[in-house]
Amino acid sequence: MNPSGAAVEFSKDKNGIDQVHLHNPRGASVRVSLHGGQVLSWKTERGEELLFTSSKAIFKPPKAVRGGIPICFPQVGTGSLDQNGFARNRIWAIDNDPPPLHPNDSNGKAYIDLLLKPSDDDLKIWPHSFEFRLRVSLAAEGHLTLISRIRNINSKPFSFSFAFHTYFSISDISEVRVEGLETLDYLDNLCQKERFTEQGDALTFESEVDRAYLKSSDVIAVFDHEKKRTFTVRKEGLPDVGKNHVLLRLVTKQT
Ligand SMILES: O=P(O)(O)OC[C@H]1O[C@H](O)[C@H](O)[C@@H](O)[C@@H]1O
Repeated sequence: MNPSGAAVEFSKDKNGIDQVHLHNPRGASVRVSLHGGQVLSWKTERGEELLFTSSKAIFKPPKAVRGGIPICFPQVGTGSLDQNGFARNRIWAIDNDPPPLHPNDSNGKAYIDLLLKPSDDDLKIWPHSFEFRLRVSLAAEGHLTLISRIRNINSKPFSFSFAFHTYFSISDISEVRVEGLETLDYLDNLCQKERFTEQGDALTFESEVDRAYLKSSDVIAVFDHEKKRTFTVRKEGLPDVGKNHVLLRLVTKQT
């Protein structure tokens, strides 16, 4: 426990995979698995779970865990690699000596730094030497922040796409409204990525939705009327937002 009362603990899941528990002084908590560097639980100080995990989730590589906050990298959606890339299927390492971040990203927070480097097999399917660093932190107020840093460790340029594919826990999809996407263009994955413009005041869900919104603002709100809960999602650094994934950096607040 550090002087602010934030604590970091380590354990193994039932398959022997390391996981990290972050606790803040008020009793909120976060659990991160080294399988995928994936946040699997985020609880309020009252013990309410804010992230969804499927009852059918498989918690063993090479399967990706369906729930929490999967990290899609180096590809989001379909492409030359398996859907949503391989980072979510790999075992990450704890990064004991990460390059420094701004003091605001550490002070008063419980946090852990993780690192993914490509294996020889990864380099065969995606021949680019990278280091992917992830900082997961839980603030005193219960906010969850994920910061990603992707470094090219040789001189050959590469491009990639990346997303936090967050599964929020909600009551019922018919009770949910999303604000902050109005008037934006989006690519509709249910229509071969055709481009459309959002017309409505706020997004509600009457049937399946699978979209990537382009050039979004940095704040989006997800209202759950039945649970009387609002998730505020903030991002910095990359332009686009998926129906439920946010790129590069995510700060989510439960109010
Ligand atoms: O089933 P997964 O590989 O975890 O993918 C989960 C989702 O990823 C992206 O959001 C795709 O646009 C969706 O079509 C897909 O359902």
